[in-house]
Amino acid sequence: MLPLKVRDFSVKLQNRVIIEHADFEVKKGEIVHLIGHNGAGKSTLLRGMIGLVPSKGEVRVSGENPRSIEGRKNFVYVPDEPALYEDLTLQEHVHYVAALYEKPEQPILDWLERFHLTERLKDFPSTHSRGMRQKLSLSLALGLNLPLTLLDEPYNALDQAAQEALSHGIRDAAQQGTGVLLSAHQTATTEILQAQVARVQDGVVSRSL
Ligand SMILES: Nc1ncnc2c1ncn2[C@@H]1O[C@H](COP(=O)(O)OP(=O)(O)OP(=O)(O)O)[C@@H](O)[C@H]1O
Repeated sequence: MLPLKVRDFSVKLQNRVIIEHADFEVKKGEIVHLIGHNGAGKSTLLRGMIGLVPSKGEVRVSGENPRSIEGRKNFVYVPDEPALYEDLTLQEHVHYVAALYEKPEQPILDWLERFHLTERLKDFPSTHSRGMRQKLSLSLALGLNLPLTLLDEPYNALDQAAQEALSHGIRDAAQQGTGVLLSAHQTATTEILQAQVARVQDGVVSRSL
């Protein structure tokens, strides 16, 4: 079953076509790098696919509609601005997210270890820097090892060491079978991740084979 299948998918915002008739896939264990200039529609494509903005067409995540209860269990989406629970500590985030997806906590804790956040588990995220919040947000998502991981500009706000840790971790996650679709402006990302490319331009999504 494909982690992601998109067919004849379009998004219009305020009467303007942002994505038109997109057809593409992400296979098991594949990393796909979404590229395109500012305003090309990368975030809108990701948001539309999971129902955060209205769209037309077919999206299947491991064969399920991502908006259905079953479908929601198959993917995780990390927005470009971390969305965290300000009244939960880091440890409580780990408990909550693992319980919600019925997954073990240890892989999430392993990600926090990669990012050197293990000694800050009792902190509330509001006391953390932008980069630290990004690291928590990414750990909670990538530690779930779901069939599909969607990452919108995951490298933003990360220092060099954290960017390298993230790249290694994404490659490990893909080797274990997760399909990853991520947007990033750095062209080096494609090579570092040994990723396929999907370009968003003038509403068209074109994927390398
Ligand atoms: N809520 C909205 N209402 C109307 N238009 C929107 C909305 N959100 C985004 N857009 C428009 O959709 C287009 C695509 O924006 P989007 O944020 O998807 O681009 P992007 O490729 O992710 O850009 P960036 O690289 O700057 O993050 C832009 O022209 C933007 O103005």
